[in-house]
Amino acid sequence: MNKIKIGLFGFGKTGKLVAHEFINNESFELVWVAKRSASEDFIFASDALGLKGQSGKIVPISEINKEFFTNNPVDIIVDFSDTSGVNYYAPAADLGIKIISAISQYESGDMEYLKNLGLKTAVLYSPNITIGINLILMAAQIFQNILPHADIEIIEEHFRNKNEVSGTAKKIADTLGLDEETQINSIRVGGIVGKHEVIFGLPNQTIRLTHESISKAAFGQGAIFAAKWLINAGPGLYCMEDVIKNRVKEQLLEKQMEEKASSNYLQQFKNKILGLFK
Ligand SMILES: NC(=O)c1ccc[n+]([C@@H]2O[C@H](COP(=O)([O-])OP(=O)(O)OC[C@H]3O[C@@H](n4cnc5c(N)ncnc54)[C@H](O)[C@@H]3O)[C@@H](O)[C@H]2O)c1
Ligand SMILES: O=C(O)C1=N[C@H](C(=O)O)CCC1
Repeated sequence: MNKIKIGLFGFGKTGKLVAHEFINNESFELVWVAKRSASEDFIFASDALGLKGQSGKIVPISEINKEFFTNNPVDIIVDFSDTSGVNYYAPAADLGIKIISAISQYESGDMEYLKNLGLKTAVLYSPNITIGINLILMAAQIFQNILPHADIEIIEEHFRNKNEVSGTAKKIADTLGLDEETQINSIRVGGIVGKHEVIFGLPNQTIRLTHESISKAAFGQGAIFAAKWLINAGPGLYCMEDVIKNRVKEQLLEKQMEEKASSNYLQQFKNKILGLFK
């Protein structure tokens, strides 16, 4: 089966772990990694990560244009750079290259831009691409529907020098109709990768939905989960909830098919037994 070809923007704290996950996954080929500036020390990301082989040729972002994409074709671009990465999407979208943007907080207008690119190719945007946080987001919506009178607060914890409020917490607050200014509580200590808690307060009980990223590798695994779905998606702007809901539908369909097959089998078996007595 052909491997899914990946081009990665950003080789920083998270990009390095994401590259590692893609290189070690047999369904993917990491073709190139675009950095802000060329690396004096390494030709391939695999070299920089101490891995065998030659995966992820390191290129400076200054070389990224339509000609580069044509000569170095990939199926999907995965962006863990920063908000400037979006400036390089259009020539890729024109060529039908799909895009996964994991930039946690965009400037105003960038989301509309991604939506427009979705007219040409499949674009998935996720401010927190772990599978777990998106399951929390879906569960929180269900809890809020069942418990409309609950008090809700969000606690987000990250590493000390993360300056901005978590984009993930803002997405959760926006989804639940909370006030970002007063209902998100931020904690900055040590090297916490990322922890989010949604607290539902009721008179006689408290419900807590908690997700903790233990390693930035979780973001690579989320990107892989998303890429395996996006490769077959048509043009449009998608989020991780779309991927998870689709996976749930597939599993329900598989179970229905199994149950149907087993009930057919049981019916055939019963007919055979009854046939013995005729
Ligand atoms: N969606 C998620 O699940 C998730 C998880 C972690 C981090 N992030 C986001 O990923 C981004 C990177 O996070 P980080 O912790 O690795 O930061 P970082 O600063 O360690 O790494 C970013 C790297 O990208 C490089 N860069 C900047 N602009 C670039 C461009 N146009 N092309 C290529 N490289 C470029 C920088 O030089 C830097 O090396 C941030 O936006 C962060 O919010 C998202
Ligand atoms: O490392 C970061 O920075 C992260 N930022 C995201 C956010 O702001 O929500 C979450 C994942 C880690």
